[in-house]
Amino acid sequence: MKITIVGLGGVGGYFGFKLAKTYRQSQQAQVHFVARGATYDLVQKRGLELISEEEKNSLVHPEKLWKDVAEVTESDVWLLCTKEYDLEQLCLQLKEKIKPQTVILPLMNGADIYERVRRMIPGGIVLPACVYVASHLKEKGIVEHKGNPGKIMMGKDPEHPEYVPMQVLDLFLQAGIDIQYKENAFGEIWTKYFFIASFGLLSARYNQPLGAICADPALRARAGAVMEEIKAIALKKNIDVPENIIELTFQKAASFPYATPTSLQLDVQNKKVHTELELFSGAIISYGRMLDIAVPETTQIDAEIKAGLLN
Ligand SMILES: NC(=O)C1=CN([C@@H]2O[C@H](COP(=O)(O)OP(=O)(O)OC[C@H]3O[C@@H](n4cnc5c(N)ncnc54)[C@H](OP(=O)(O)O)[C@@H]3O)[C@@H](O)[C@H]2O)C=CC1
Ligand SMILES: CC(C)(CO)C(=O)C(=O)O
Repeated sequence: MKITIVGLGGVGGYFGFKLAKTYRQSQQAQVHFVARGATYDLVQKRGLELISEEEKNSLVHPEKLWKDVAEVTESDVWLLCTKEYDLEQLCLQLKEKIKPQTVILPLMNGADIYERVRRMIPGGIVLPACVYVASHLKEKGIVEHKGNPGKIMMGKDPEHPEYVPMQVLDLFLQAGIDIQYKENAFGEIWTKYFFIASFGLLSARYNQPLGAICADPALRARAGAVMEEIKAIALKKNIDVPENIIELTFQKAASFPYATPTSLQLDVQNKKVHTELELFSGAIISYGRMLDIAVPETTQIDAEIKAGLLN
């Protein structure tokens, strides 16, 4: 089985490292990467480095590194590990490569990544998924992971209920990756969304890690208010989330090391030209508009973050 990981950042670097290390020179799977620009040059030269308490030997040399998705000759499984603002361009390129049995597994944040991919790629099998891992680029080609082991939850493609991804599941499990399969992953995806949209926005607005948001009553109240708005949206969309989702989300945030930043916070703090605000406040505001639900707290925080980005 050929697995291709697109995006050698926090997520692609962490999970890709484990897959590449496990299946190096193996008959079972070939693990390839697509990395661009300086990341390609550095990883080609030095290898991919993962700094994590989980790995003794922190360097792996990918069996094959491609410069561009267009160059990839063949792949059975594609892991999409880019930010949302690169997804559309990636899907445009990928579309040409997808056969009916090709599997696409997006490892990204956002409540509607499955729909976004499907809008661009009608073929193949797209597995809805969400991911928990605190791993970020220390510098290009060097990924730093902290805290709990990374975890993936994936489900069936609603368009291909006959396909059960057992082979993919086994390959990940054998690589020591905590991955769970659930027929319907959308409840899990929304559960993650409650967490990352609220804590992502608050952490980006105040440049504070997860622990500080939990500990500060004012920030905690704002995070709770964003979650109430997401809850109203989820209920109207008939998404199956637990009744006490807000309480569970605060418990989840508290289970991360105090100083864990979010990926949105790091991008906003670094004044990146692009951020994933569109996935978080952007999506909540447009769901609110579509479903006639007021989302004043999210709208206000979105404006505050954007004002900060302009300064
Ligand atoms: N980091 C984390 O802890 C977590 C992140 N997430 C989510 O996972 C997703 C990925 O995040 P993260 O890994 O942090 O993002 P990063 O920004 O760290 O990495 C994304 C990488 O993708 C590369 N890339 C984008 N398009 C292409 C392309 N067409 N070909 C090759 N490489 C490409 C970028 O390259 P370049 O450097 O050139 O831009 C970058 O290196 C996001 O949706 C994020 O919200 C979810 C859970 C945890
Ligand atoms: C909070 C965290 C690290 C949890 O997985 C995350 O999802 C992100 O920063 O995007």
